Amino acid sequence: MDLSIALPFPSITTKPFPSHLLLSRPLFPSSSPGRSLLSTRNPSSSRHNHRTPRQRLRRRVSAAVDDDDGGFVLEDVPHLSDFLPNLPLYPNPLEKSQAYAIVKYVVSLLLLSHFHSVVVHKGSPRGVHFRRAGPREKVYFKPDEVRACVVTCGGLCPGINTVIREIVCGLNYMYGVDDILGIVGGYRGFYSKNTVKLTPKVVNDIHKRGGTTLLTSRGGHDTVKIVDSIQDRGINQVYIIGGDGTQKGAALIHEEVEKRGMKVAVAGIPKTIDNDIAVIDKSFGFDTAVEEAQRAINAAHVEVECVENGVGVVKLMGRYSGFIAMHATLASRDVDCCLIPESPFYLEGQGGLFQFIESRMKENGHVVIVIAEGAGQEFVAQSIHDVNQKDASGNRLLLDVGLWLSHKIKDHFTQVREMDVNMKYIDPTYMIRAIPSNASDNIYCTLLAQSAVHGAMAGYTGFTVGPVNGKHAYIPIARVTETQNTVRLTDRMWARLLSSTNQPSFLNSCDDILLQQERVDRDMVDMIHKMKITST
Ligand SMILES: Nc1ncnc2c1ncn2[C@@H]1O[C@H](COP(=O)(O)OP(=O)(O)OP(=O)(O)O)[C@@H](O)[C@H]1O
Ligand SMILES: O=P(O)(O)OC[C@H]1O[C@](O)(CO)[C@@H](O)[C@@H]1O
Ligand SMILES: [Mg+2]
Repeated sequence: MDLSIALPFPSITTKPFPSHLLLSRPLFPSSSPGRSLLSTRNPSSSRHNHRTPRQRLRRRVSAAVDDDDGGFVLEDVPHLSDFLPNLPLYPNPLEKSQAYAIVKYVVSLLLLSHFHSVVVHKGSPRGVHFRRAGPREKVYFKPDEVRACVVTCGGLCPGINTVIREIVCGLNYMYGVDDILGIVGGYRGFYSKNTVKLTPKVVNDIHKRGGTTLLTSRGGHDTVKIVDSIQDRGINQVYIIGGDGTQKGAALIHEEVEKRGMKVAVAGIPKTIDNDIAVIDKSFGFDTAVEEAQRAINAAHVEVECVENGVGVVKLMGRYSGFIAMHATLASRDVDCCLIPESPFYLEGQGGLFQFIESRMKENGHVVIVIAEGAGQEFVAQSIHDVNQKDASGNRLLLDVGLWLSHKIKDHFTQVREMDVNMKYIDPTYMIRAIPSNASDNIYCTLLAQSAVHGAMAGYTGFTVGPVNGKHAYIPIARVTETQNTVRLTDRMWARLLSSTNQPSFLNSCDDILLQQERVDRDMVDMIHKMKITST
């Protein structure tokens, strides 16, 4: 196994990290469950050359820490022992597991994971790290005292059932836990519905189905009622699968649990089809959705290439971010133009979409446009005098930009250009998220679920899990909810897309691009601020 992620550090310069987000906790506090493990190592040992590769790697981490830990910042997740001192510790049942015998050092070694946009200069402040996810040497729960629950909230996403399955199987097979409850219908299910019992047998086949067997909902987060329910039912591990809104709710549950001094570990598993969750490399189900989107794009392409002046419009999900549209476009090669919320476009005049469509039709006889549902919302709102409606969670309800665009294109070419166009509008939005996850997402979901289980058993709480620069880590919830990822117009991926489709960028200069990027960042901050106020 490659343990070299902590060293050597890439010398990239970035802005200093906002101080309110830096953890006050030293890298390895004496109460930290990882400290004893690290401090037992002796980096000055002269037997270094006789060490096994595994020992050498352990030493490198140790040396880096002992050397000068002043520059490292561990952005740590809360632990039950932070507010409940003197909790008993138990040996990890995995120590006796044949499966884990060979990877025993993972159980004991605490590793660090880079946070990708934070500086790590060799010899200067060494940046922010998260705790590496995985099993720990000691656990804070005896298997027979665990009563766990799983809840799923927000929109659907391929792979939710796999995460549920692997939490249940992980708890049962790895830790011997057999008291696991399913909360039905999202957060409100805590206080308005009966629970269901989850066993490996009950969840055995669910990963083959789309959706969530536990059902989901938006709105209805009432922290006090939820924690009352957790307390009344004697639940001591809560696994919460959901997007940014759900994770904010999970943070509130953790705070309330801590306020009441309850021994309850709260673990978040980030989910969103839009791939807009901050910090983590990618969200589960995204690859599956992009793959499914190919079918819709392909259908549009087949339709329009078989007729004269064919125009295909495919609307894909992406409320505030165009990741699905961008990746589906890059993968397909049949798309002439991709429109996303982050990059404004205009229809008429020089450099506008109509002009581009006309030139492509002349060149190829047909055009395929992919549009993310959040793009061009301002145009649609103007045309139908929209009143800015919201869903139960406070998210803005989107207008059908695909339909609007299809009408606009058809009207322009028939009425203004006196050309007949053959319009094919395909709206596969829900189809790309209501399917089971593909093989790689299934594996990814398993890793997330198992990381969450290891973390909760080890007493971590108020955390979310996910890969950061390829390594799975425990991340403080606030870190993933403080912002959302959007496609960066200044990054290479968008440049790759523009050069692959050869579409107009609709932004005329570098200054315009930079200004637009600033606008997107500002809008995101505003939106997140508003969501804090409007949600229940
Ligand atoms: N700021 C918040 N504080 C507490 N709970 C919240 C907050 N925002 C949303 N929630 C709750 O989290 C749940 C899911 O939220 P939401 O509908 O926004 O979906 P999401 O988790 O963001 O997923 P998706 O990616 O599908 O939008 C809802 O029950 C909602 O009440
Ligand atoms: O119609 P629903 O279920 O509320 O969800 C729609 C929204 O959920 C998402 O899939 C995820 O946030 C968005 O892309 C989409 O706008
Ligand atoms: Mg959301």
